[in-house]
Amino acid sequence: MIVTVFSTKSYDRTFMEKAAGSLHTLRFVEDRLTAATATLAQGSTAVCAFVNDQVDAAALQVFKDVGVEIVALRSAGFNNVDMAAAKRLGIAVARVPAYSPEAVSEHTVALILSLDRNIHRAYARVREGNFALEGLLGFNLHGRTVGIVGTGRVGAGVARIMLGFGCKVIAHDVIPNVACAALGVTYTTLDTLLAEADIVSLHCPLTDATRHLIDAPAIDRMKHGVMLINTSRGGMIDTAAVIQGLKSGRIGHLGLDVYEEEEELFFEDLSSEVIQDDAFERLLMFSNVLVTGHQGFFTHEALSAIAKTTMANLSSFETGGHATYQLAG
Ligand SMILES: NC(=O)c1ccc[n+]([C@@H]2O[C@H](COP(=O)([O-])OP(=O)(O)OC[C@H]3O[C@@H](n4cnc5c(N)ncnc54)[C@H](O)[C@@H]3O)[C@@H](O)[C@H]2O)c1
Repeated sequence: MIVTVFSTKSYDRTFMEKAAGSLHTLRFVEDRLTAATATLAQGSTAVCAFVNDQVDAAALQVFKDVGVEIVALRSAGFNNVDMAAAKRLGIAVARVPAYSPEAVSEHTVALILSLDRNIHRAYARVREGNFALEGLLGFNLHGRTVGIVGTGRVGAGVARIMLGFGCKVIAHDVIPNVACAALGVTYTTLDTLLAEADIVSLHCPLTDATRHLIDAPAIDRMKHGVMLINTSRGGMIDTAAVIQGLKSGRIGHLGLDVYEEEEELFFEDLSSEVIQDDAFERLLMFSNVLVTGHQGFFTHEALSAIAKTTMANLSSFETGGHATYQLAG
């Protein structure tokens, strides 16, 4: 198939070309997918899109007009796709449900450890010859309570690692994971989790039910000085409420790999530009906030698995009319 790959970075090209071999012809474009850039797919039967591409009704209509039959997401999340429009237009949507959950679980734990022991601050200090320890005091993870919201593939991985640290792990999920429970994870309500956890880590998909799950009332229920981690989707957190929580001290540490308005920022080098997002800039002013730019998935293993599954989705659609991991409209 001829496939237009949107939001291409050098690493996408490397891993996808290797996985495609001679099976598919890939046309890489650097543009982020919007209704305005969708016409770049002219001449291809398939489109490959990433997390911040806008696969909305207008973009899908353009795809329909130029003959695109399938959108293959190189991501697990599909909150950026208007599934009703795709169904109405008869365009198939496929995704990569599980590529390397360990990549995201391990990045989550990297944020927890860095924030707890102030590694981000120590790194900057030592480079300037400042070896003072004031302000770097951490706490032992051993014996702490970690609250995991969403114990699917990523959340379960975080639970396993944190149990290994000697933490008590409590969780909330609409469908509890029996494997997690067998490891010693205790399921509870969201309210109890928020009240008891020293560390709250979010691992749900972004849906109408989870949008702004962490808002001002939820923050008010948390322990004073709680560590809040979000490596799932930015929309799970009300950024304005979290900034207030940081100012009051209710939130003692904040680790983000995702951000509500990340489409305008992440995956680009904006180091020579003035960032216009005031809320994002405010977050960066707090020394107890650590933000990474949606890199949880970014390991060799994950990129390789994403590319292979994406090509398998395209091949099965081409030969059998149905992608391996096709989403129901
Ligand atoms: N940062 C990154 O690079 C990166 C990479 C991959 C995935 N993600 C994100 O991580 C999140 C988790 O991914 P996953 O692969 O573990 O997904 P998953 O589908 O395996 O697990 C999600 C879990 O959330 C639960 N859930 C759904 N709605 C809920 C609700 N309202 N309350 C509580 N629990 C709820 C589900 O029952 C499920 O157990 C997703 O948002 C995904 O988009 C981020």
